[in-house]
Amino acid sequence: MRENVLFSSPSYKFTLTPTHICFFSLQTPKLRRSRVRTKAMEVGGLDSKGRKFKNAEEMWREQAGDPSKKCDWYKHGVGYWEGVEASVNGVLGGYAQVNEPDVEGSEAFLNTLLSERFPNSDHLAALDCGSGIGRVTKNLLIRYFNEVDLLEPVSHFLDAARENLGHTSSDKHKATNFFCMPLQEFTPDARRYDVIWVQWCIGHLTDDDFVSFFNRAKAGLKPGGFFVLKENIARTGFVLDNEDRSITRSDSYFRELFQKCGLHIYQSKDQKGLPEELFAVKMYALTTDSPKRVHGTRSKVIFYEWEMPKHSKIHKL
Ligand SMILES: C[S@@+](CC[C@H](N)C(=O)[O-])C[C@H]1O[C@@H](n2cnc3c(N)ncnc32)[C@H](O)[C@@H]1O
Repeated sequence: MRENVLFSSPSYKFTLTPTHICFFSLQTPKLRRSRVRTKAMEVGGLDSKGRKFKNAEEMWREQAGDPSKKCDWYKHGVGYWEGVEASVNGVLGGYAQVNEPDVEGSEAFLNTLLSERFPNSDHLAALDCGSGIGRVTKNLLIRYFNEVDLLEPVSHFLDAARENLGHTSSDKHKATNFFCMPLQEFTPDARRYDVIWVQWCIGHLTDDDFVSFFNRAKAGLKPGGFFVLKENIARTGFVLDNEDRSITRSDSYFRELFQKCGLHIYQSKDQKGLPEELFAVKMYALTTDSPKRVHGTRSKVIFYEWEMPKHSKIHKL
């Protein structure tokens, strides 16, 4: 029987047969009229073994609900990446072909933002968070920023980044600092960065650490500075990856967290051209000041109820 891919990450693919459509939309005229809003974090989620969670709170309580569980959560997250080869293929979970469309999409997004926010700046600095082997810095950031700092908890990735960037750096465009530490422990120097780039790593942070990281990092932005968050997006609720201890959040889940951080979406854009079996990917430009206008499409409030069929299959790619 033909299978529909419901979710997939570089490590997992969730497939359902056509008869097992598992989202039940509650967008009936009656509910729309009564404007019942479900908070994104109250929506149920799944893990990569097919287990259902009633809501994010239940999942977080179980995964990181006390100091020892939280310590395990982060230890397993970094431990997973310590076993991965320091290459583009490695950091992209076996999807090296994603590199090109990813960089093109990011460049188009960044170009507009820089010309709007910093039309006349002659010295720009960026921080590449969860930088891995320096793929984003090497292919994009180093061409636009005079200084780029990299932050990465896995030492063999950071060593590879140092080596990869040695060849690309010049007097005017260089990788300056290499911080070997995780985001949840990092506090940037005050007003150092024009852009803080956070790509494909924030899923490793618990909600609490997500909020406290962005709150600390805000002080690291120069006036007019902004964050770019580029991430996988779940259709609804969240998907927990039991193997690398990360979660994929929905767009509305992210929006709730941004609100908790006191951040505003200045622009957002969907990444195009990725293999269709992968999660959707979105870029958000986030500012501390309220935007005069918001670009991109507003996401709809989703009224989904989770129903996971018993016979659905989950298998590794
Ligand atoms: C999918 S890779 C992406 C790397 C890079 N951002 C890129 O796009 O090429 C995920 C990265 O997140 C890093 N990571 C894992 N846990 C982290 C944490 N707590 N804080 C910061 N980075 C983390 C991993 O070591 C790995 O380099």
